Amino acid sequence: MSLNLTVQQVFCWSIQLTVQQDYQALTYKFLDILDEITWIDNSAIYEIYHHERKKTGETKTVPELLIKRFPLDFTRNYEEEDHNSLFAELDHSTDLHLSPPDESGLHAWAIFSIRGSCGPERAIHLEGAFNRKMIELLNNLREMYRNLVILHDTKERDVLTKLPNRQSLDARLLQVCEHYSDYQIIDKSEEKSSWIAILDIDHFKRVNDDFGHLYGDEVLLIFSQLMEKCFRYNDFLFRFGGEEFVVILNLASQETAIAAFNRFRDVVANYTFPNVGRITVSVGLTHVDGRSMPTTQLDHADKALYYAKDNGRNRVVLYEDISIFTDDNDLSEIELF
Ligand SMILES: Nc1nc2c(ncn2[C@@H]2O[C@H](COP(=O)(O)OP(=O)(O)OP(=O)(O)O)[C@@H](O)[C@H]2O)c(=O)[nH]1
Repeated sequence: MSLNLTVQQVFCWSIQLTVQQDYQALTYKFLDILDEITWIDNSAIYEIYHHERKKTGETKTVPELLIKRFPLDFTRNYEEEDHNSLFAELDHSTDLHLSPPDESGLHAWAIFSIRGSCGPERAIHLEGAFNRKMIELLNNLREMYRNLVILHDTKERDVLTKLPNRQSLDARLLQVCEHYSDYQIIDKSEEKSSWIAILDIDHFKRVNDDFGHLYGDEVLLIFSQLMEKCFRYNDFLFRFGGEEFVVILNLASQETAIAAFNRFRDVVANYTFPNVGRITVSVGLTHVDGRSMPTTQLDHADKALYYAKDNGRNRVVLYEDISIFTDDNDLSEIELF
């Protein structure tokens, strides 16, 4: 099979990739381009997270791979999906893996790694029948995509924690709200839906004042790692700014959502941070729906957070609970001290 590509086509792809506004759009476009190439039968892109996790009944933490296929569909339950078999045996010191060649020298699959950005490692998995020239071309395409991923990660992720930043939250929340504008939740306490929460470390100023900014930064970094361990595969985590983080929790009833945030609150309260010792976190959350603006929902989560701060901190408050008893205007007047 010939490559069958013109210089003009390759230029056209390069332009299509460079005009994309964010990582999501870039990756959708890259998959479209791979789809256009007739000698590729299947293509998929994965994000690979290297975790240290303590398994039930074990005392030591073990390295674990968490693999998410792009695009992450938050309305599906991925717990049973297992991509580990594809990646577990790979040698992580090289960026190109090929299946053994058949008798005519063709490879049935190739995996190209994307490393070096402040985000997670990515992998492009392709199936077809690839000769040496095709692999060379795909490698060049990978390089082009990789450089753009690095640029987008720098713009869309927080430098310290590597979590998606405020800008990424706005785009993601809009996407989740749009989903619920087509799919109305009738009973939010029973049905599985999405919840948005703002998590704010209590008295964080004291950490900086007593131990210095470097230890303050370390607390923020460990806090973000605890979030990654505690929340599920299809939840979205962000650093909102300063000592504030946001979680969009998906596929959860009201009771499950509150329990999940209380579990995280407990994990934080029981963790001994190096030098600093114990800290606590307050959480304000609200239901995500398709009828109000994303900014209104963030505002509701913020009001619930203020309520938590005003009522002793180290607690989880649901906006819908307090708005029943309190006039919205009163909530905007809650003082932090
Ligand atoms: N080390 C560090 N500190 C930060 C960062 N961003 C914000 N801060 C600090 O976070 C602190 C936030 O303090 P406040 O907003 O007064 O809140 P707080 O002390 O956490 O009190 P409550 O939220 O009311 O419990 C300030 O001292 C900021 O300087 C950061 O990236 N690194």
